[in-house]
Amino acid sequence: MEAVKKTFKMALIQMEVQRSKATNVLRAKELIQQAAESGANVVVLPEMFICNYDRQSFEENAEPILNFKEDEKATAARMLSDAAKEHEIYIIGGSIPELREDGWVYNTSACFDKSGDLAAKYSKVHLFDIDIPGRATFKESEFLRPGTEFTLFETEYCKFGVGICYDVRFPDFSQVLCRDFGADFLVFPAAFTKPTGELHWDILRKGRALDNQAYFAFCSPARPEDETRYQAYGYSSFIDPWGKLQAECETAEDIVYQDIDLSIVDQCRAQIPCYSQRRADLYKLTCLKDAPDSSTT
Ligand SMILES: NC(=O)CCC(=O)C(=O)O
Repeated sequence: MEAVKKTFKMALIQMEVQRSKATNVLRAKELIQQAAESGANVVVLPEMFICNYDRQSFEENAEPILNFKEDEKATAARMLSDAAKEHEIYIIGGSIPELREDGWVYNTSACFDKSGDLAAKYSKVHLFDIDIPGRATFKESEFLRPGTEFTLFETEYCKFGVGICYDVRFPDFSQVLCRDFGADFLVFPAAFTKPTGELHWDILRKGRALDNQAYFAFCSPARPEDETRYQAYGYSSFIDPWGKLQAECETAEDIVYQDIDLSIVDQCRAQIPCYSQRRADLYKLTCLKDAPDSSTT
């Protein structure tokens, strides 16, 4: 699909995620409606917005995505599809634990077009395996399988390159999305931990925008006041192609809106022409995959 409209309104829903999937699906539906009624054309949800951020919750709440219309477990995907169709908006559905036929759970973002069709699906390729003793220890690879594909979500406004949370720490991944596959907007549903968010959230969001001269958005869950619950960092935000913070939430549940003007991407790339000044005779980034075709497999 060719990008024809260069301006649109986007909303990042920084939702407070509860333990119950049914409660979260209902709340997401209400917040999507609120964003659509406020004029958003593209709405984004946070990483793993349907359940608590832990192994047991992922396994108990996982649902299939590809056959969401038929499978009764697919309540989150069906809600996203119905909401996109009802409000005639694009939805980048944060992520949900996706149960695939191989029996494994993937951390997957399902993206729906204005007709409610599943237009793109991305599974997190870099799983969050870190160990900062006493502060943040995770080993997602013990219970999730990584994706193996790049994903573009093409709309009439722009080409969104989709990543999830920890993927942001791998600059080559974002560069491939932008430079090889033509993304002009990087969208990352994310649920950073509080300690690592304090260290790196601001640097990473500005870094990825700046090194690709592209728009960048992080969409986080809210941080619950109950400290026994997963303490997501918050601060869902938009960064423009110059690396400038345009708008952000704080830590509570909220929706942040931004009018996006895609001509700023062209302007920025023309005025500081890093794209054409690369020394391809000296170095290059090698991508081992074909361009994504927006297929959902
Ligand atoms: N859900 C995640 O991938 C968390 C990533 C994170 O907190 C980080 O510091 O990176």
